[in-house]
Amino acid sequence: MSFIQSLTNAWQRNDSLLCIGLDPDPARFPASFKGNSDKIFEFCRAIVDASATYACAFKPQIAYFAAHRAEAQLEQLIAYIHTEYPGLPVILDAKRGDIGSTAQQYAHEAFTRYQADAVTVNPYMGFDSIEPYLAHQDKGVIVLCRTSNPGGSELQFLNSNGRPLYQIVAEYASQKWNTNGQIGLVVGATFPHEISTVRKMVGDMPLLIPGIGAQGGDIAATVKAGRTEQGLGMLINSSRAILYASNGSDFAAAASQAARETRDAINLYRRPSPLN
Ligand SMILES: O=c1ccn([C@@H]2O[C@H](COP(=O)(O)O)[C@@H](O)[C@H]2O)c(=O)[nH]1
Repeated sequence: MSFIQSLTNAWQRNDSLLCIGLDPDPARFPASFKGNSDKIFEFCRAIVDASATYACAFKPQIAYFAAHRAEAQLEQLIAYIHTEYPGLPVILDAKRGDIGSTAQQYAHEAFTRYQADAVTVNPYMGFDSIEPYLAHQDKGVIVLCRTSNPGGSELQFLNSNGRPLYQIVAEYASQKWNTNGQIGLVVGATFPHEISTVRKMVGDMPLLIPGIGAQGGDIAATVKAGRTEQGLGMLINSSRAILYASNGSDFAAAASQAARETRDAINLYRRPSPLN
């Protein structure tokens, strides 16, 4: 099944647009695991088991594994999610971008080694740097467009033929690059106006939206700006606010509660109503 199909099923099955980010930082683990990078899999497994029912996807960020030489634990984690929660997509957040021959290796790493269902990529080097990912036709390729960090504006808002650069990325990614309908875009929750602009440009294309929770993005503004007519179309990511909802022995229960509350807060605004 393709990434887009699995995602559509997960949106409906779990009644959720919440993507849970897996950014394990041993320094923030609860006391029994604290500082121990050998416990990354165990920590993430507890979070996954506690929150999967409230999620439409999981998004491990590769840096949090690679920094601790924990790539084997990342492989184990993705395999675990696929076995225990079949059909729940896993997006490898790697933000790759390089010449075609190297991109082929990165695509192999994401989709064959890690068995991710989708990967994030940087469009800065153009179409030939993205094409090798698209060759994996059942996989998702999620292109950085208007990122959630303040510094993203330095380049993404640069005027290019009368339009900010992020809009050119949205246009290329949704039209000439999207030959097989497998592309999505990253647009930060910290920029709801830009989410709305991108949504109008790209139809129902999935938007990966980080920036709620620890980065302070507004859930109501995000959902209203990004929802499709069907009340779908978004993977709204929260990582730290869920992973570290408690640093005590109740960390998994606290993550479960934070995930449920975030899923429900998002759902309040999925469909237009007289109140929203
Ligand atoms: O524009 C972007 C693109 C990616 N990210 C990633 O999302 C999570 C956000 O984590 P929080 O703890 O919910 O802030 C993290 O993995 C980033 O690398 C992003 O924040 N913004």
